[in-house]
Amino acid sequence: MTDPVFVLGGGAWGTALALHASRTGAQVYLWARTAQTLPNGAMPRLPEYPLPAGVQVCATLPRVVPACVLVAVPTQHLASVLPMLPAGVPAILCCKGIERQTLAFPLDILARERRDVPGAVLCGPNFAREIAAGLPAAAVLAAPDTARVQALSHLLSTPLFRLYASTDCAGVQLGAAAKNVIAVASGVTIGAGLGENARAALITRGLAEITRLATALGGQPATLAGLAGLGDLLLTCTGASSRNYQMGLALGQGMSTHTALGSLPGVAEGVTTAAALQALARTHGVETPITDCIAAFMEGRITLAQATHSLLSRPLRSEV
Ligand SMILES: NC(=O)C1=CN([C@@H]2O[C@H](COP(=O)(O)OP(=O)(O)OC[C@H]3O[C@@H](n4cnc5c(N)ncnc54)[C@H](OP(=O)(O)O)[C@@H]3O)[C@@H](O)[C@H]2O)C=CC1
Ligand SMILES: O=C(CO)COP(=O)(O)O
Repeated sequence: MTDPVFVLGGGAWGTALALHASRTGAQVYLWARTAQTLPNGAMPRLPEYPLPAGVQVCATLPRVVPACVLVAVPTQHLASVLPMLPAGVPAILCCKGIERQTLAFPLDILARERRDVPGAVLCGPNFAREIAAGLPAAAVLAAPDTARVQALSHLLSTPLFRLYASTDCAGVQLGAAAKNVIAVASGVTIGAGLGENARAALITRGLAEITRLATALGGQPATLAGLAGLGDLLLTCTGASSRNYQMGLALGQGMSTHTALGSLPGVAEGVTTAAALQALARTHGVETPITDCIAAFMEGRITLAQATHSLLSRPLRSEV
């Protein structure tokens, strides 16, 4: 890529995406609110990956027009960085969550704050450390406009990071947000010693729950069987380095939500997304028993035994 790329957010994902973008040949400007690197030239959240010369960390973005801007801050803070986006330049939103106060998904937040910026979202099974290391991976790039999403996927794909195009923004964003909630539940299951069978059942019924809600929001079921749905759900529910899974593991072992949050190495979007997802499901009249249980459990409204009983004592019915 000949034009530069901006990345907003100096956390694990912003750092990994900056390293990835530099592999396309682009000069990358990585904006972080505390634009400091460690003595070896690495970012604090991924200290084992020193940044190459093609990635410049900055507190203020340079006055150049980039090919695109990758935005990788937690969803609850997305709106606060959007004023920095250059008008007319595509912004690829890389966060996975729902704004708590408004129940808005990332593309809705962008449309609300910056009508002059075309948007896309990047979601899929992608642990930051593996992308930073240049290990093979795939993801989905979604935007309402086919030409835009195809152009961006060609711009940002490399031989090791393959981007599939999609126009199902509702399905992709819902899958990406909801898998974090199910991942917390998966961690709880293992942390509490409920077993691998229980976890497999939870992942499967979690996918059914996500697909029901996504469909009600206008998403396509096939999207939820894809990288942003099943792919990311599997990774986050079983990968030990997932912050959402680790959050659940600590809760399942008896830690309080407050203490568990403080012990994490970064954001666990599932914690704020659970209540937002529940509210969204109620608005659309969709049943989300796992989300309801994990939201109530994290808020201390029910015990683990009550949550387990509530899920297992639902009326018996057909699977499909
Ligand atoms: N890590 C991963 O593997 C992946 C993460 N994601 C998603 O990317 C998003 C970001 O996650 P990740 O980078 O891992 O999170 P981290 O916890 O590693 O980092 C969050 C970053 O956001 C910054 N930040 C927090 N609040 C603000 C704010 N108000 N303004 C500007 N910057 C802010 C933090 O700055 P400071 O350091 O100064 O606190 C930090 O650099 C999440 O939605 C996550 O779900 C998606 C795919 C993979
Ligand atoms: O989204 C991710 C992997 O695709 C990262 O998961 P965690 O935020 O749970 O670490």
